[in-house]
Amino acid sequence: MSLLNHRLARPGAYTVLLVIAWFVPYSVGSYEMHILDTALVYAVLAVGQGLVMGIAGQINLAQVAFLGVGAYTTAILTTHNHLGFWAAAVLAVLASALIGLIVGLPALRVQSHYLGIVTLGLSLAFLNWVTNASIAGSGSGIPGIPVPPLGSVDLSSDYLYYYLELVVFTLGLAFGLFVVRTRLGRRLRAMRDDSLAAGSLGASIPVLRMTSFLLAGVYGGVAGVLYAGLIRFVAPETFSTSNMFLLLAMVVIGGRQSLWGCVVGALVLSIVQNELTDLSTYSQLGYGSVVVLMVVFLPTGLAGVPSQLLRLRRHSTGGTSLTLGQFQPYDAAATTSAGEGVLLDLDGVTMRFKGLTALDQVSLTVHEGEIRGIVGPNGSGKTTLFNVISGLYHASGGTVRFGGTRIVGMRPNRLAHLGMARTFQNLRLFRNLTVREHLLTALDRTPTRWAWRYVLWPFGVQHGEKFLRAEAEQLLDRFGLAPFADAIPYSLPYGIQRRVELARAMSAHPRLLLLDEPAAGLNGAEKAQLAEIVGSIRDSGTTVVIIEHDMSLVMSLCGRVTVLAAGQVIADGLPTEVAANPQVIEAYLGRAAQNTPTVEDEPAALGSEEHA
Ligand SMILES: Nc1ncnc2c1ncn2[C@@H]1O[C@H](COP(=O)(O)OP(=O)(O)OP(=O)(O)O)[C@@H](O)[C@H]1O
Repeated sequence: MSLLNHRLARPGAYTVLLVIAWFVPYSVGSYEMHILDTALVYAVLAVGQGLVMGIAGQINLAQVAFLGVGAYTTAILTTHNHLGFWAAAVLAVLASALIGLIVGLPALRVQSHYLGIVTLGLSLAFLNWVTNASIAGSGSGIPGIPVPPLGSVDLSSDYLYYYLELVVFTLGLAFGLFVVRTRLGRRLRAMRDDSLAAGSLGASIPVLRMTSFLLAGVYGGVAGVLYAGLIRFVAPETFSTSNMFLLLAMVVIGGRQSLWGCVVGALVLSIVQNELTDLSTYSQLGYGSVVVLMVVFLPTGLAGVPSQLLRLRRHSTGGTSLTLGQFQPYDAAATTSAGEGVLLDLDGVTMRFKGLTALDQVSLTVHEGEIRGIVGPNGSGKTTLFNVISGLYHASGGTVRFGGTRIVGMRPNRLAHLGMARTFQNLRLFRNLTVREHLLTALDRTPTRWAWRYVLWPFGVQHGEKFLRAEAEQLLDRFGLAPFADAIPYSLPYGIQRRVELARAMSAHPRLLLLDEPAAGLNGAEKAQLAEIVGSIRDSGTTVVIIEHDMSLVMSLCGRVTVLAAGQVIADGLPTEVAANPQVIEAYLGRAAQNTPTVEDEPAALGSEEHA
């Protein structure tokens, strides 16, 4: 299919779906219509749950409570305060958004099942309140919610109400898909897959977590308003934990990482639920079993079936045999000579982990345009040093300056914005992002709080997306990754994964690049390519600090080498000087090394020892 056809296929499919949805009321009876109306409420709710749980990876068991906040606020404001329906609706959505933020606060401290327990607790607190508070009807609920007024359209008709819901649902889904497919969604997905790596690329994790709960609150509030306008009566049972688990079942069965999956799950299960009302005891058991089976055998839900089938087909036809392209060297920067100015300065840095001193008074100066090697035996503190520099660890003592700014205590995302990038010893790629999406995520340099632009200026977001995509294509070409642009990196050979991580780190044109054992797991040819790439990166004006066990690579690439042993700097100088240093030889080889005869032999000797 041509590119043009691809571009047209999606809007075409959406239009067909919309036309079908538009004509549904013409072919169903009033009972079915009411069920469909309820299903659409759940579909809106499920999009919110998909965003917070599937896209952002935050376990949220309070989504049905957000629905309740929206519905109860509408009910209270219209019946007690006699506010107009739409004014009450706006306040209801705001109230639900606020509750979303409050429920999201624990996500700043806890994650995974702990977060699930906390959000469930908050949801139960809401249920308890509506069951007991007199303003909420003290358990018997609030009847008499007025019919939403809409000119001459009579929204007491389930048929006409359906069209109101369809419009709201379509806008809600379109906005959700827009979020998922642009910079905010990529950051949320990157956070879900690896929050530490996402933070190192400049994303503010706390802001992202709160944004995801805010979105969940807004969708919950909108669904609540629709529910109040449809049923015109609210009671606690609708917002019970069993309904929360029904919503979870919808999202898991449909496919939580796909908003379309969440919608399909919500529509199908709402309809099935109504068919099984006489068997409610068994239906709960049925949903539970299906959810368990899905989690075990099809974790991506129904939405993941097409890609699973595609993968199986590729597998059966022998897969693709694409090869990594040639790296296209950077243009040399005007000023790249080492020693022009200090870029990174560590003074007496100490890092203690309870009883263990991993870094002991480490002082180190890296100049602009340098390639500095950091070597040392296993456990000597090299990665800890990188973690301190890049803000993952807060040093117990000493000072780190980057470009003259004191950076101790700064978060990784702030350091990324200052021009620092890194790779990780054990690759930290995003499990569900394509190679292109990795680069797009890293290319995004906007502060995370700019997410408000999605509401106030979505066209600006869309416009910026074009530039990001053009830059990503250039990077894919430069690093020879274009043939794998749409692949998930973990499905690719290790050497390509390493290249993806390097390209991701270079996406932001950093001033300082920290490479943690970039040659680990590479074959000889790949190591030679790596040396060429790192050399070109330095020539482009980026300063490089590289931790490496392959001494021949260190000797050929680095202008200076710093040697760590037991957390202390034991040598610092030209590669040949360091290799001849008796303390270094002792640290690497122990007593046996004392017999090492000549300086010329050292690099090879050190290298071969490390590879053993
Ligand atoms: N988060 C942590 N908590 C406790 N101890 C840690 C932590 N991180 C590192 N250490 C300890 O600090 C010491 C230095 O570890 P580090 O990973 O920095 O060494 P390394 O030189 O990078 O080793 P390798 O070459 O094997 O990667 C080790 O004893 C390690 O167990």
